[in-house]
Amino acid sequence: MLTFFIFTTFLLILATWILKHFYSRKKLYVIANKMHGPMAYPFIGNAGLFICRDEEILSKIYNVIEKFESPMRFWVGPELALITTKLNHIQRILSSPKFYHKHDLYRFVKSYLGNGLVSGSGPTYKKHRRIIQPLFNLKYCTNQIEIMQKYTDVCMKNLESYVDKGTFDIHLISHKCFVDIIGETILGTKMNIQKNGYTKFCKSAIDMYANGFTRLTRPWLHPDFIYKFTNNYKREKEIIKDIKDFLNTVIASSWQRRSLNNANISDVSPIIDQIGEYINQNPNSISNTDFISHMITLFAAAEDTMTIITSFVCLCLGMYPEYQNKAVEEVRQIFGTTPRTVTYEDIQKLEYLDMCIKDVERLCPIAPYILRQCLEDEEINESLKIPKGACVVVPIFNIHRNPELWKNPLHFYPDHFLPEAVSKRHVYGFVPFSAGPRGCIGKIFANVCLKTFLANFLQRFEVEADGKFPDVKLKMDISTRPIDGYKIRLKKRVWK
Ligand code: HEM
Repeated sequence: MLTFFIFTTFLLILATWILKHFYSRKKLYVIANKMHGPMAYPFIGNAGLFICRDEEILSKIYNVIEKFESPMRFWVGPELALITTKLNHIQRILSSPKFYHKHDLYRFVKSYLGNGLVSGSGPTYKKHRRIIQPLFNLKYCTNQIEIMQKYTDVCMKNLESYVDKGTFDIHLISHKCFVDIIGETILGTKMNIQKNGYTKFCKSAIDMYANGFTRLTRPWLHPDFIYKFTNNYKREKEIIKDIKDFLNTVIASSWQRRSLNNANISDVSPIIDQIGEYINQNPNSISNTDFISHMITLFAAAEDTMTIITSFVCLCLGMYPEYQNKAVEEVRQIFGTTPRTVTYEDIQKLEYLDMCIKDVERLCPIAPYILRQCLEDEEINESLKIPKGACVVVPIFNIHRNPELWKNPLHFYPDHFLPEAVSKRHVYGFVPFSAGPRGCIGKIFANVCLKTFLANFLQRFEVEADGKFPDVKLKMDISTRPIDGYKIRLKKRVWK
């Protein structure tokens, strides 16, 4: 009798909990039911789509979004994701402070990047963004050209050994160059990776992406009580330790440098010194833990993105010699035929190269899908009502391939960025740096650095690559990458 009573009570409590749970989510179900989307199964929703190899995830997501009318819904287990490719929706979402909260899935990178700007949210994030964003101003970025040129020179020397030596992956060489540049300009440290090879810190910073992404894409690794027994967790602990050890040393050197310099820090000093000095003058503004998180975030956000885009530009110029010739002609007009260092005046004149970089940023957006958490009900318009608790997906990858916006959507085609084409296009049709209050803070820095590297590259080398862009198979981890690397061949540039 007692057993029956306990059992019935248990069932009643369970039923009440389930009913309450569903009732509190009623709005989600009502809205989702009115939207287009693939058939959802009990418990898993549409998560079955992700049962595939990691390399296939990007194309699966792209295809499912192309298949349904926008805005559409997608269930990942109990999580509702609303996806829209409509540019007026994208503009409202990206520019609204209501959508500045990163989705809970970012917690898997948060374990490495802490409250850094990429993974942080909430009032502390807002306060820190207001401090850090202005540091990456035009004056600071242009003042770093000398350092960028110094490490680019080393890289160009290294690349000379690949001339007429057949196919190689340029990412392996360019990555070290960007690590050196970011090491000195942001971390205030001469890492000299190009000369001495990767350090433990660099290897861990590289592994951080793969390890974080592995957990993100394997739902059974999400619960902490399972994850803690895996090798991924063990590696995560090692990575975090290596990063912290190195950054603590680097922060200590920054303190020392500033005390020796009598805090003679200016707005062109390494970012670490500028933030350190800010903390010195405003105690309690940024904790030491958050300082470390900001430094690893800036390092990781800068070196990986710039290496990927540069390597893709080299690959595309190799695949499309007609556009390489145009870019080279511009370089010849600005620099002449004897290689020389780059200045900010040169960078401003490199208009065609700018179009080439932009079309690569279109084809290979670093963040193919951006996820935001909606913290309160929001009506974008009649066709898109976003309930509190839903996840909003901005599908940059699909927008950047929409044939209504792009004449040659699947090919590298720099003319997409001719002024008359740009003036006819919706501004939110091209958002490689995202936009609004959570947009990239390193846009100017990236632009200056990429052009410095590529202008040097084109002054010295002719690049070749097989195939055309639709042949490049792309995958997504934390960023967008080619499955088979960036395979190119180099010849010495001979000016006619
Ligand atoms: C071509 C190079 C780059 C591209 C395409 C790029 C792209 C992006 C994108 C799409 C986001 C938004 C990510 C999201 O909302 O999930 C972002 C955020 C960010 N980027 Fe970049 N980025 C580049 C270079 C850089 C550089 C050089 C730095 C640092 C110097 C940097 C620092 C950041 C930071 C700190 C954020 C987080 C901003 C926030 O949420 O407040 N990025 N970037």
